[in-house]
Amino acid sequence: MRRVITPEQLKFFDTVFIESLVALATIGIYDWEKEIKQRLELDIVMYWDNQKGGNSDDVNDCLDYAAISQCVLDYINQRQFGLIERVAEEIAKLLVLQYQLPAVEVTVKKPTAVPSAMSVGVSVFRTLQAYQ
Ligand SMILES: Nc1nc2c(c(=O)[nH]1)N=C([C@H](O)[C@@H](O)CO)CN2
Repeated sequence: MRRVITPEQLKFFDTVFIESLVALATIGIYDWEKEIKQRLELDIVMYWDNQKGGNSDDVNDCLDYAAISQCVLDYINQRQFGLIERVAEEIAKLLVLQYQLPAVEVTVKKPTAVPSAMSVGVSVFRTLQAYQ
Protein backbone atom coordinates (compact mmCIF):
# COMPACT_ATOMS: atom_id res chain seq x y z
CA MET A 1 0.00 0.00 0.00
CA ARG A 2 1.43 3.39 -0.97
CA ARG A 3 1.04 6.14 1.59
CA VAL A 4 -0.25 9.60 0.75
CA ILE A 5 1.97 12.32 2.19
CA THR A 6 1.14 15.96 1.62
CA PRO A 7 3.75 18.45 0.29
CA GLU A 8 3.53 20.21 3.67
CA GLN A 9 4.89 17.09 5.33
CA LEU A 10 7.63 16.48 2.78
CA LYS A 11 9.18 18.81 0.22
CA PHE A 12 10.02 15.91 -2.12
CA PHE A 13 9.05 12.33 -2.76
CA ASP A 14 12.41 10.70 -3.43
CA THR A 15 13.50 7.66 -1.48
CA VAL A 16 16.57 5.53 -0.85
CA PHE A 17 15.67 1.97 0.07
CA ILE A 18 17.27 -1.18 1.43
CA GLU A 19 15.41 -4.39 0.66
CA SER A 20 15.62 -7.74 2.47
CA LEU A 21 18.56 -6.81 4.68
CA VAL A 22 19.35 -9.98 6.64
CA ALA A 23 20.37 -9.66 10.29
CA LEU A 24 21.05 -12.45 12.77
CA ALA A 25 19.51 -11.23 16.00
CA THR A 26 18.98 -12.22 19.60
CA ILE A 27 15.22 -11.75 19.44
CA GLY A 28 12.14 -13.21 21.05
CA ILE A 29 9.90 -13.29 24.09
CA TYR A 30 10.71 -16.86 25.18
CA ASP A 31 13.73 -17.93 27.25
CA TRP A 32 14.99 -20.33 24.57
CA GLU A 33 15.05 -17.46 22.10
CA LYS A 34 17.48 -15.51 24.26
CA GLU A 35 20.11 -18.24 23.76
CA ILE A 36 20.12 -18.30 19.95
CA LYS A 37 20.41 -16.05 16.92
CA GLN A 38 17.42 -15.82 14.57
CA ARG A 39 17.12 -14.45 11.08
CA LEU A 40 15.39 -11.12 10.61
CA GLU A 41 14.77 -9.47 7.25
CA LEU A 42 14.42 -5.70 7.08
CA ASP A 43 12.97 -3.49 4.38
CA ILE A 44 13.84 0.17 4.92
CA VAL A 45 12.48 3.08 2.90
CA MET A 46 14.12 6.42 3.66
CA TYR A 47 12.62 9.64 2.36
CA TRP A 48 15.48 11.75 1.07
CA ASP A 49 16.11 14.39 -1.57
CA ASN A 50 18.16 12.60 -4.23
CA GLN A 51 18.56 15.66 -6.41
CA LYS A 52 21.96 16.79 -5.06
CA GLY A 53 23.61 13.39 -5.54
CA GLY A 54 21.87 12.96 -8.86
CA ASN A 55 23.36 16.21 -10.12
CA SER A 56 26.87 15.92 -8.67
CA ASP A 57 27.32 12.12 -9.09
CA ASP A 58 29.26 12.27 -5.79
CA VAL A 59 28.66 9.71 -3.03
CA ASN A 60 29.24 12.45 -0.42
CA ASP A 61 26.04 14.10 -1.60
CA CYS A 62 23.84 11.03 -1.23
CA LEU A 63 22.35 8.91 1.50
CA ASP A 64 24.81 6.02 1.44
CA TYR A 65 22.76 2.78 1.56
CA ALA A 66 25.92 0.72 2.12
CA ALA A 67 26.95 2.70 5.21
CA ILE A 68 23.39 2.66 6.55
CA SER A 69 23.05 -1.09 6.00
CA GLN A 70 26.20 -1.65 8.07
CA CYS A 71 24.97 0.76 10.75
CA VAL A 72 21.69 -1.16 11.07
CA LEU A 73 23.44 -4.56 11.17
CA ASP A 74 25.90 -3.36 13.84
CA TYR A 75 23.05 -1.94 15.94
CA ILE A 76 21.03 -5.17 15.85
CA ASN A 77 24.10 -7.33 16.42
CA GLN A 78 25.05 -5.48 19.62
CA ARG A 79 21.64 -5.74 21.32
CA GLN A 80 18.96 -8.12 22.56
CA PHE A 81 15.29 -7.63 21.75
CA GLY A 82 11.96 -9.14 22.82
CA LEU A 83 9.55 -8.05 20.11
CA ILE A 84 10.24 -7.29 16.47
CA GLU A 85 8.19 -4.13 17.10
CA ARG A 86 11.07 -2.98 19.32
CA VAL A 87 13.57 -3.55 16.53
CA ALA A 88 11.46 -1.58 14.06
CA GLU A 89 10.94 1.27 16.53
CA GLU A 90 14.60 1.57 17.46
CA ILE A 91 15.89 1.37 13.89
CA ALA A 92 13.39 3.99 12.75
CA LYS A 93 14.44 6.37 15.54
CA LEU A 94 18.15 5.73 14.95
CA LEU A 95 17.92 6.50 11.22
CA VAL A 96 15.62 9.50 11.48
CA LEU A 97 17.75 11.19 14.15
CA GLN A 98 21.21 10.22 12.88
CA TYR A 99 20.53 11.19 9.27
CA GLN A 100 17.81 13.81 9.92
CA LEU A 101 15.44 11.95 7.61
CA PRO A 102 12.06 13.61 7.16
CA ALA A 103 10.48 10.16 7.30
CA VAL A 104 11.29 6.46 7.25
CA GLU A 105 9.39 3.21 6.91
CA VAL A 106 10.90 0.16 8.56
CA THR A 107 9.55 -3.35 8.03
CA VAL A 108 10.93 -6.18 10.16
CA LYS A 109 10.14 -9.78 9.18
CA LYS A 110 10.84 -12.89 11.25
CA PRO A 111 10.51 -15.58 8.59
CA THR A 112 11.05 -18.62 10.82
CA ALA A 113 8.57 -17.63 13.56
CA VAL A 114 5.45 -19.26 12.11
CA PRO A 115 6.37 -22.40 10.16
CA SER A 116 3.16 -22.46 8.13
CA ALA A 117 3.60 -18.85 7.02
CA MET A 118 6.12 -17.60 4.50
CA SER A 119 6.91 -14.77 6.90
CA VAL A 120 5.47 -12.61 9.67
CA GLY A 121 6.40 -9.08 10.57
CA VAL A 122 5.63 -5.52 11.47
CA SER A 123 6.00 -2.18 9.80
CA VAL A 124 6.34 1.32 11.26
CA PHE A 125 6.34 4.71 9.58
CA ARG A 126 7.98 7.54 11.53
CA THR A 127 8.66 11.18 10.75
CA LEU A 128 11.28 13.54 12.15
CA GLN A 129 8.41 15.45 13.71
CA ALA A 130 7.60 12.40 15.84
CA TYR A 131 10.86 12.94 17.78
CA GLN A 132 10.73 16.73 18.15
N1 LIG B 1 3.56 -9.00 17.11
C1 LIG B 1 4.46 -9.91 17.58
N2 LIG B 1 4.03 -11.13 17.95
C2 LIG B 1 4.92 -12.02 18.43
C3 LIG B 1 6.29 -11.70 18.53
C4 LIG B 1 6.70 -10.41 18.13
O1 LIG B 1 7.90 -10.04 18.19
N3 LIG B 1 5.76 -9.52 17.67
N4 LIG B 1 7.17 -12.64 18.99
C5 LIG B 1 6.79 -13.85 19.32
C6 LIG B 1 7.77 -14.89 19.71
O2 LIG B 1 9.03 -14.38 20.01
C7 LIG B 1 7.82 -15.91 18.55
O3 LIG B 1 8.40 -15.30 17.40
C8 LIG B 1 8.56 -17.18 18.87
O4 LIG B 1 8.37 -18.11 17.82
C9 LIG B 1 5.37 -14.27 19.28
N5 LIG B 1 4.49 -13.25 18.80
